[in-house]
Amino acid sequence: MAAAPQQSVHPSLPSSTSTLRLLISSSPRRPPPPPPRARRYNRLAASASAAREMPWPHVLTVAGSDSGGGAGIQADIKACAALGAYCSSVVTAVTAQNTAGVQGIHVVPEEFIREQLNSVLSDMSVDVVKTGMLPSIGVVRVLCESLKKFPVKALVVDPVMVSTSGDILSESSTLSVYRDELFAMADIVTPNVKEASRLLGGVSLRTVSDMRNAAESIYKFGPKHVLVKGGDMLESSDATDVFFDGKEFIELHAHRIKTHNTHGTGCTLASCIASELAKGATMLHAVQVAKNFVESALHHMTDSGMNKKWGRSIKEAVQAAIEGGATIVQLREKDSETREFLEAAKACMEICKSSGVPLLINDRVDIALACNADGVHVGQSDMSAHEVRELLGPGKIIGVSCKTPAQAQQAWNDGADYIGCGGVFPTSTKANNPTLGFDGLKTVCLASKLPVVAIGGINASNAGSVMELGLPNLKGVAVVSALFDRPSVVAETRNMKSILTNTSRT
Ligand SMILES: Cc1ncc(COP(=O)(O)OP(=O)(O)O)c(N)n1
Ligand SMILES: Cc1ncsc1CCOP(=O)(O)O
Ligand SMILES: [Mg+2]
Repeated sequence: MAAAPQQSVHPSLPSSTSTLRLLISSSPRRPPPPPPRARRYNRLAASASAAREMPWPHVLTVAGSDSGGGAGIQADIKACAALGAYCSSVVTAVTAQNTAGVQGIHVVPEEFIREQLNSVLSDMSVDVVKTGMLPSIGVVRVLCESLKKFPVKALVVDPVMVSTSGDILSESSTLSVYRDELFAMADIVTPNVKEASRLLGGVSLRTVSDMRNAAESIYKFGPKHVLVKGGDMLESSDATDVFFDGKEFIELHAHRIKTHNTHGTGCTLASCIASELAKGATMLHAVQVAKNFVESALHHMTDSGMNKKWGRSIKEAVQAAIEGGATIVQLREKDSETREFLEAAKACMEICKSSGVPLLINDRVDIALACNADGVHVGQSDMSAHEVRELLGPGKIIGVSCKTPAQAQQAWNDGADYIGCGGVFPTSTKANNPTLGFDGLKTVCLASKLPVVAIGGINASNAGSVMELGLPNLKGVAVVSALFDRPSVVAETRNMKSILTNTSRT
């Protein structure tokens, strides 16, 4: 790999449905530091026997296994771990699936699901139960019985029925027990619009007002709160979720970017809500933190020069970035020959695809087309976003570097999905790049109609202060050297990710 840098941004993540939201936590409010028990959990997580004695936040997920690792139990465990909660699991079904869809489902016998529930609930102090795939009426009933026998602090029900790929995960006959038995015990139910529609006998949900009506109707089944997730409403230009607590409706807005990498976002959201509740958060705060987490993206821009210096290949760097929590990777190879660049792009594409992380290519539309990347990032001296859009088509992500309001307006006119704005701080990764400072960033954010990712000299010491500016449209940060010019990409990425996750949005 020739010398070139690896960069990581913080723009967006797959939203709750078929969109990618270029968002990172951006409110000036920082949530309270993790409770001491969460830190103890980190040290002791490997010891299951310690779970009984240690009062760390504990989420039990009752869900299906996803062999592809993007959704189900696997997504739940990752989300809980990222938010500092211990996650035990009761497997309801084993699925054979990948990014293309579900190839097979093996349902675990009801009595064995009961046994798993008994094992965990009778011994370990579970704070919150979160449900995912409950394949049959019998399974829902077993769960209800166990919860009556072993009450927990809160129950989060994600009424998973059909996978993103359209495969049926729960018999339609379960609808009635969901509504009549499980919902009455739930502290929150989190259907997407398709699930809400099925739960309500097939009503059409096309507008936010329809979502509000649906939330109210589902509330009548007995849960204490309802979150109807609007990411599936593709006609809408942004993705709005509706939260209802029985009295008040709260609309939670987010920009959307077209992407197919949405597999597992519903599981992640529900698990994040469960983790926050386990830590003692109020329901609305838990939902907000969860949304921030799902919308956050760690956009890693690779730099072969830095990787070479630290003795790692581009593939190792990308793998590490994803392991650390990167939600977008940008391949930025300034000095590679075309063939070498394409080879690296194809290898990275494989890793990114299997992890559900979008891969963008910097500057080179030809490389993006050749490896079927998820998008392209262009600057002011590269091909225009309009031309890139013509070449890539409507489904891909396009980012544009902008330093002025006029450039931000042009990016919008050209059909871009997000803008990168910087350098916010001085950087040595990009030569002759003027520093805009907070004022320049603010001017662009205020003018932008697109989500903004701040870039340039951003590191673990200043990322929080950037996001805490609370600027409109500022959805994340892009980082190169703070992650890749370091001995451990995983550790730095994790740290950066937690800084961004903890900087909550207004
Ligand atoms: C997210 C993001 N923002 C800005 C840039 C810089 O793009 P550009 O101005 O074209 O400079 P190069 O990266 O090509 O040197 C980016 N790549 N990503
Ligand atoms: C590519 C680019 N565009 C604007 S600043 C920059 C470099 C960011 O790198 P670093 O995070 O190391 O400052
Ligand atoms: Mg460029």
